[in-house]
Amino acid sequence: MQFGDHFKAMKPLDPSVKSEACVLGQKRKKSTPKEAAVRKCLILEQKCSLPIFSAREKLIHQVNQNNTLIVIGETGSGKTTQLPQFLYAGGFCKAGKIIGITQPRRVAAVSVASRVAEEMDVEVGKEVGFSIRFEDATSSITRIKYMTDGMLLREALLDPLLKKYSVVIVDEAHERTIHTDVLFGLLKGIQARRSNSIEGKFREENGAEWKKTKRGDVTEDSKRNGNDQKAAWPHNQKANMFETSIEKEKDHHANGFLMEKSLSPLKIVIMSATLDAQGFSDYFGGAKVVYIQGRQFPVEIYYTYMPEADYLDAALITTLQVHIEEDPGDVLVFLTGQEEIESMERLLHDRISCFPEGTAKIMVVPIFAALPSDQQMKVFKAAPVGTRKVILATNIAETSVTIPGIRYVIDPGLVKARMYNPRTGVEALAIVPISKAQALQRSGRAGREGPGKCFRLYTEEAFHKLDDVTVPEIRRCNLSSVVLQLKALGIDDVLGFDFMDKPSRMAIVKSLEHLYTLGALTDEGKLSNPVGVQMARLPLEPLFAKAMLMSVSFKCSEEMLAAVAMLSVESIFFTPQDKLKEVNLAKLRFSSSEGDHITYVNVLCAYMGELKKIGEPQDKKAKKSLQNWCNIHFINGRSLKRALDIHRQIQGYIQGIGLELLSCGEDYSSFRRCLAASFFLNAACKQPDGTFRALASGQIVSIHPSSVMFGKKPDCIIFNELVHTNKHYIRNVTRIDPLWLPELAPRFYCTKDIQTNFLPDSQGQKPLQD
Ligand SMILES: Nc1ncnc2c1ncn2[C@@H]1O[C@H](COP(=O)(O)OP(=O)(O)OP(=O)(O)O)[C@@H](O)[C@H]1O
Repeated sequence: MQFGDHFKAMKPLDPSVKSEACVLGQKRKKSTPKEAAVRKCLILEQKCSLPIFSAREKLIHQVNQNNTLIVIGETGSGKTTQLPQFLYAGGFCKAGKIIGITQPRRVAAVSVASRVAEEMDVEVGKEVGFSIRFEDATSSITRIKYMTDGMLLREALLDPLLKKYSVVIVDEAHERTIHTDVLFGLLKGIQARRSNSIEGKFREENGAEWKKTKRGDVTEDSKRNGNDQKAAWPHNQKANMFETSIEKEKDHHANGFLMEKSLSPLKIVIMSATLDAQGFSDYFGGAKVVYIQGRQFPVEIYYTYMPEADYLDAALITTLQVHIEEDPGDVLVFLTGQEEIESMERLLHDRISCFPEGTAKIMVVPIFAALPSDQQMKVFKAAPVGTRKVILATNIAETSVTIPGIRYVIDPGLVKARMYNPRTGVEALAIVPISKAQALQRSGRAGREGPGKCFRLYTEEAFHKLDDVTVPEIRRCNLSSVVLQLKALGIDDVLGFDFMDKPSRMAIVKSLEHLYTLGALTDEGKLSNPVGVQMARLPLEPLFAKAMLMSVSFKCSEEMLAAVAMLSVESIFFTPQDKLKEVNLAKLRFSSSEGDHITYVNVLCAYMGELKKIGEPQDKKAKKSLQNWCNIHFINGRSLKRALDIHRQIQGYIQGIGLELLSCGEDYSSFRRCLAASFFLNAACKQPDGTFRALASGQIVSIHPSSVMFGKKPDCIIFNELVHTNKHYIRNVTRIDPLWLPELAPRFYCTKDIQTNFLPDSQGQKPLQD
């Protein structure tokens, strides 16, 4: 495609809703008292102009009247920022209760909390706060709390009735993340339990109202002292709720009854712009649905006439054309992952450097999940006057966030999604088309402060062929992590859990088997103690959590901690295509002939060494010298910063559960043995043609070119990631001795099979499963 052609090849679609244009919401900056007063007025004016504003009283009334409410309103109508404030003003935080709002993503939780704090004229962490994995900005006076859905699930481990909360708002419910889906079932249960279950009220001396239930059984007034009392925890999960929760309810009466303070009912609000209202209402027992009419500003939608062969090239050219031809306003480009974003960032910088003198400047800002929070927040900073900000984002900027200044959205219509095949037990990342609901959310990022435009890099016909809504993550992911959490919540009958969309029986059974193999479950299918309990406490995938626990007995927990932190981020090295030789030379300094895991440990150690030299706090000069060090070694400084962050956090958790941090020193064989013992399900053996066969699934895989093992031919390896592109690639690979497998995972491998398969002339076609 030639520069200049692309834009004209697009067909505008009439915006369906029109409204007055106005420019609001100037960027936040340190201001004089006068400026602050003006900004306050602007914010107030902006709040009052939101479509939700006129529905304020009605919404408070509806939440009062209904225990569950479904709220649907256009993107940008004010749901996320305003409804919690209405409920706060409407008395839902009396007696110290909290309004919790869940978001599928960290960045939304942090940025919306900051906006609402500004609107309420308070500091973040005071009346308005947020809680995300590895970061908590709340205090005893926090009443409006934004958090990721995963964090609320973790809170339920410690507070099974979510007693602090008067209202839980599940925002962006259409996203159907795995955590959101579990929350639906959990909240329903908590609501029922808080509303109906408890009888036998009596007053304690201090005047507090108490109710009593026999742990795990139905209670009836007439059987206060009886043995057959039950709590109304639905779906047969009541008993274990208390038996296996990591931290049990504190208030136990002498006669063995669990005492619960009288609780107000839990209000649940489900919110989205694009939701199957009927389906949700049915699931929540005929819950009332309210619609917020109107949107703030129109967004013009453009489609291409023809399908684009290369969406990255199309995105690059459209960005440049918007810059050259369109009015001022920032641009948001949706891409599928960190690598794509970083390569586009470089391409854009190359192109910008060729701009003729006098062309307006572009400031490129990336945002993706693996970026440290402080760097993610950079997208919210205004560009200097006369400069256009171009944000390169994954779908983490798709919902909830308002990025000030965005007027143009470029949407190639693709997303990187996790896909799980329960038959083979293999989970892989694949780039797939988005749903119509996602396309709508993406276009909704423009038109929040004024009219906007969205350029969809696909045809209108292709748009109509998209699925209406995204397939719930729970139907396409490995469920081990969720099943472990449900078990930790005392919900043992996972197959009977009240999922909105039930995952396949096979997927649940596979994950139960997986957790059992990892030692997290007992023969009876209950959470094992201490292994299962400790695994559930670590905020890691079960496989990594188990690896961490095992590394203590292999005396290599320091190395495993470093490896797990590094495996939590993407793209440790960056590889400019014109500098391949230099990159390979630089990598030599860290690379281990044994594989990527030890290489990562070496990189993190070297980075920590550099940090130590520089010392903290770092000034500008120190930061620059660290960046130079990263550049010289072709190391992605952003990824390393995040890895270090995660390293510190996990270290805290490990110490919290009393595990020792031990180093294996220079001899990495115990570390490799620990990797084999932990990731034996991801073992692969060499085939005569040089490819590898994954032993558990029988799938043929190739080592990814980014691995230090690429081009090498070890007999047996373990790997951590499978990526589908034109081939099945494995990444994060380490060489192991095949005989370690039957030794370290005897329930899964037998020595005879391994010996047969590893004879030098073996064809190795047979899966090695017992
Ligand atoms: N950080 C911000 N800076 C400037 N304006 C903002 C900011 N956050 C929100 N707004 C304004 O408030 C409006 C409402 O935002 P809000 O997130 O509450 O809408 P929403 O209905 O929840 O949208 P969505 O469904 O897209 O999440 C935005 O359209 C924008 O005008």
